[in-house]
Amino acid sequence: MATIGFFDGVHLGHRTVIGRSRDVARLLGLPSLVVTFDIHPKSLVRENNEVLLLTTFEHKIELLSAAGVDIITFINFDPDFANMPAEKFCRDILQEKVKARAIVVGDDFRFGKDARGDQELLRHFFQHRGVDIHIVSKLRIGGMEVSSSNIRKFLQEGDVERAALFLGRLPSARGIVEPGSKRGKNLGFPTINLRNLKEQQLPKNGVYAGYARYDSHRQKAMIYVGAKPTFDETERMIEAHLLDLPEQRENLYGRQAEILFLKRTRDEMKFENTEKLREQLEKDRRNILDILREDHG
Ligand SMILES: Cc1cc2nc3c(=O)[nH]c(=O)nc-3n(C[C@H](O)[C@H](O)[C@H](O)COP(=O)(O)O)c2cc1C
Ligand SMILES: Nc1ncnc2c1ncn2[C@@H]1O[C@H](COP(=O)(O)OP(=O)(O)O)[C@@H](O)[C@H]1O
Repeated sequence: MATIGFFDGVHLGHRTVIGRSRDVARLLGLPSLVVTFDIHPKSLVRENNEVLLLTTFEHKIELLSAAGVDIITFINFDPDFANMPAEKFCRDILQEKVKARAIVVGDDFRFGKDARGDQELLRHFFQHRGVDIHIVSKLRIGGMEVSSSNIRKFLQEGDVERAALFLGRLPSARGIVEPGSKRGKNLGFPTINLRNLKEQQLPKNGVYAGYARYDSHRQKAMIYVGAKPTFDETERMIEAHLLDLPEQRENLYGRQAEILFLKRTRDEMKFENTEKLREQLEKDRRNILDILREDHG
């Protein structure tokens, strides 16, 4: 029982397809299996088209497993694979490698060289081979398609709430906590800094209410995305001040952290001096604590 796709974000549309695949798998007494790719197909097929991702590799695996997928098969999306004709994909991958007994795909699923493979081709190839093809129609919310590219667009606009609605969870970014310029502690707002986020689609620069997850903790956080224009820095990163860290001296450098975005609260600003920045951060804290008090998610 197989389903195929890149599944970036594992959003509500993906979960509809995966849910159907899991249900059919249970009925047939088979494991449910996802065939996915190590890099985004578009980043190879279209030149200079870098696709920023909604989920890291590890995060995607966690979300797929939580959605009830039993087996995940990764295909190395190299030029040879990109040039594989659709019929060969059906035969070599779906029939011989995966030994699919049934296949579930979304109604706009395309595959194979020049994206020639579609549901008709799947049906045609498998009709005399005892493999059922199930088509799931595209999920829409408020008249808009639930798609990874629409979610990326919402994040670029800073609309993390709409992104959350389509993802079925809060949008987030993951990284390792790294040292910054050591200014935060003097300001009264120490922050955990995540950098090297070049492959992830971050929300638009600005300030957000949200959470930080590390180890097994989840903490309220006031979050900044940007390059700190006040200090003429140029590297875009995420900074999060944890609002109820029990021991303020605790050091989180080197830990894996996930920053989750709940609500955008303001644009980033260039402050005249550190004192003005500190005053604004005090206001941000009050505002963000009010927002987080109302959040029961
Ligand atoms: C909630 C929040 C909002 C922030 N807003 C801005 C801002 O509007 N403009 C800016 O230049 N820096 C902003 N910062 C970044 C601070 O300048 C930065 O955290 C501080 O300089 C400490 O830097 P460090 O971690 O490198 O020591 C913000 C930080 C936080 C936590
Ligand atoms: N409430 C807090 N929120 C975020 N980090 C905190 C907090 N309290 C202590 N820290 C620690 O302080 C360090 C950040 O201090 P900061 O002066 O901002 O340095 P840096 O410039 O390296 O980010 C982090 O290692 C973090 O673990």
